[in-house]
Amino acid sequence: MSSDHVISLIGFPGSGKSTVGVLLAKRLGLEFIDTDLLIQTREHATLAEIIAASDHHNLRRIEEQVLLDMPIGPSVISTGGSVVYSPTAMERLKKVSTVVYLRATYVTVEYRISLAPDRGIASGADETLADIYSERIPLYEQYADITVDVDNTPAETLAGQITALVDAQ
Ligand SMILES: Nc1ncnc2c1ncn2[C@@H]1O[C@H](COP(=O)(O)OP(=O)(O)OP(=O)(O)O)[C@@H](O)[C@H]1O
Ligand SMILES: O=C(O)C1=C[C@@H](O)[C@@H](O)[C@H](O)C1
Ligand SMILES: [Mg+2]
Repeated sequence: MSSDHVISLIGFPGSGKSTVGVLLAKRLGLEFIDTDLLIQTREHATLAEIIAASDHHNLRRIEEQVLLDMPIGPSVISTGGSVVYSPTAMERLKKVSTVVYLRATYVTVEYRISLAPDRGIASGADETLADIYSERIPLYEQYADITVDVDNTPAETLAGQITALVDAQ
């Protein structure tokens, strides 16, 4: 049976927002939205191309605009890892959705990102992955309504855990 939930997934790149999001949407009979794909469609370019052609600040601006402009109905929304840099985008998500933080250890995201190093992270070239991780963790924590630990748990199991936690709210 479909539900009328609105669930936003936030977390570090590689935490599984897109992978878990689509399974969660399927399980709950909800629309699935990946804001990274909305950005790419709107800009007619991949995220990596957008960063290469301008800079990460521009990608963050585009991401914010997409988050503010998109219609939001019952759905699972997988965000980009950098969405937490926009207080206005996060304010909107907090207002209309349950924000679920997929919490991954540094070791997990470092490994998963190494499998697809060209996916594009919206941060300065002089920042290490460890710097970016330390900078962002407090932001994900700040905005989370629900936190789920994702290390060593299959995506399908996580979708089940999130369903139970959202239903219990
Ligand atoms: N629970 C999981 N267990 C094992 N591997 C996973 C799990 N969730 C995701 N992955 C794998 O980790 C990688 C990153 O997943 P995914 O693209 O969903 O992350 P993301 O949070 O959407 O990242 P981004 O912010 O870059 O869009 C993929 O290779 C995916 O198959
Ligand atoms: O966390 C990040 O900085 C990003 C993650 C990706 O999902 C994309 O949103 C983009 O490449 C930036
Ligand atoms: Mg994703």
